[in-house]
Amino acid sequence: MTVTRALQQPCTGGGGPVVPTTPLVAFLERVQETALDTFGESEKNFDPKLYVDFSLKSNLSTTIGAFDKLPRNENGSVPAPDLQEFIEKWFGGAGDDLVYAEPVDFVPEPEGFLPQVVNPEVRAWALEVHSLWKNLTRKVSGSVLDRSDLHTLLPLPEPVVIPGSRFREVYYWDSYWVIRGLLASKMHETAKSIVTNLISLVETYGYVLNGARVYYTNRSQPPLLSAMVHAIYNRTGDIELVKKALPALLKEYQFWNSGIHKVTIEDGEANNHILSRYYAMWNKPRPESSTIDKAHASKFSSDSEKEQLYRELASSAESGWDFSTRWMRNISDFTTLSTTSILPVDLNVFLLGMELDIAFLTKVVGDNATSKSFLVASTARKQAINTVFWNEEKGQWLDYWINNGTTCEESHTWQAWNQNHNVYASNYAPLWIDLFNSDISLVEKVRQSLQSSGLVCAAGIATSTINSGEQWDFPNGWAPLQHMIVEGLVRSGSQEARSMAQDIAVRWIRTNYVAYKETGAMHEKYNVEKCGASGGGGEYKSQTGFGWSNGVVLAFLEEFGWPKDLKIDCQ
Ligand SMILES: OC[C@H]1O[C@H](O[C@H]2O[C@H](CO)[C@@H](O)[C@H](O)[C@H]2O)[C@H](O)[C@@H](O)[C@@H]1O
Repeated sequence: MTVTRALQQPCTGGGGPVVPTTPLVAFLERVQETALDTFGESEKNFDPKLYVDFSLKSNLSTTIGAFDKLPRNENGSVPAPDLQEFIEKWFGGAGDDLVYAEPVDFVPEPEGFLPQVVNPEVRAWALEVHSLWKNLTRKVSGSVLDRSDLHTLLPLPEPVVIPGSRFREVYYWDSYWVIRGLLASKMHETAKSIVTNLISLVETYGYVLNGARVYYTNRSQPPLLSAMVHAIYNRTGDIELVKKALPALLKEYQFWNSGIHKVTIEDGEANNHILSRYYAMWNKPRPESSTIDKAHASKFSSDSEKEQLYRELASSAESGWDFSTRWMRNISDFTTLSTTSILPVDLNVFLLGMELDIAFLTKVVGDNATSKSFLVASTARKQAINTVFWNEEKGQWLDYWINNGTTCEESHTWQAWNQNHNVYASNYAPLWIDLFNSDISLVEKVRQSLQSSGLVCAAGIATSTINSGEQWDFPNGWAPLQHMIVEGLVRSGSQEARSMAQDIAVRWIRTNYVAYKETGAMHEKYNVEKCGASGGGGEYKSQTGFGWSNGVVLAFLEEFGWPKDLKIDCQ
């Protein structure tokens, strides 16, 4: 057993910085609460995010004045017809301020599109998925640029690709897999415009926001901007894009490796290891889910307990895994979310990737000194990942608890049980990075561990082995998790690993295809227990569209193709 000590404060999620909200968001949260009181919540038909996505038709004080004059019932609700009329009169529809934009580089069948997909049924479907980019490409309307004070949507310079349905704005980590799909679709200009927008967010805020809304300014999401730039450069050789991106990448690197995100762990040999964690700059209900968060916090009586839960909720959203038992001290009690007390394997894998990408990209522009320093940083992080996360017995990398929840000391002694032994797809994320997947004996050990983990199911890789009812748990499978693991296995160059990767990709493509044929849509997540079934659970209805699912299907078809005689239906 290695002994390590965590040296970072604050040790719980209650403390820390807060990015102030805006009066517009605060007002729309009031409308959201009144709408819940008025319309009620039937079978998740009430979506709190709808209300914070409205735009104003008149200035804020006039709108608030009209809202305050609405007749009220004793419980604070408004007669339903009055509220409905108020909404129609005073608000622009959610999503109206992000208008359809024909992508400049879309053609119905691009030259060289998925040459290895020869089965006619699969090829026809791949072209349909490709055509979905037209439905998902948007640009910010002129009214957002002219009167940003009336909108929660943030102005962005270029067109974006949105995930779809209730997700009417660009999202950070989704964009990586959207871009991988756009590259398969030969839509290089659209891919670059997404990156340009994300760079503009770093220039304004110092980090890429969770999504391009005012209410997402208090947190980021899994950091994959450098991976996007690297992927586009590999295909296009566009050195100007690299030059434009590098200052933003260096700034973003600082964000994740300083202040509240940075944690130093000292091991038994007195070596320091620097790793990062998710830590949102927010301690109130998430505006897009305010009514839900308040209901969860109502079990606590003190403000500080509520604030701590709110920070953990927002930090879980920063992780992209909102929500999962991964972040709960007690997997049967949602209110024990403690994301800020965990060093996550995948976040540190993304940061290792960022270090390697920056080392590569700075070399491309001739900055050898910076390139060398990032290679040094990557060696240190690889060492930290091995020391803190690797579990030899399980053949997996395990998330690490930096605070056991019983004390709030400046430092504490590491115990073996501070590694989280539950099985999550993220335990295999290091495979995605060449520093790990180039070690063939390691890959074989990890491959066998994955095979017997319980995660590999009929229709893909499950998020975890725990069926909690949360969306980032069993039996849901998510496109980004399939892709990272499959691509990592492929990159290893091992024949066994490639064949396992292909088997997972085929199952995933089939489930996406069959669900598409049955429902006419691509889904945000799938139920990996049953081929053709979409996913569920969590705080909102499962969504369709869907950016990263489309991207991963196209990327898989590009890698593996689809032979003429291979059946596409569920087997
Ligand atoms: O509205 C609730 C939450 O919704 C988002 O999270 C989910 O959708 C995102 C877009 O596809 C995806 O990036 C994330 O992994 C999903 O869990 C949003 O990102 C959250 O911040 C938000 O609270």
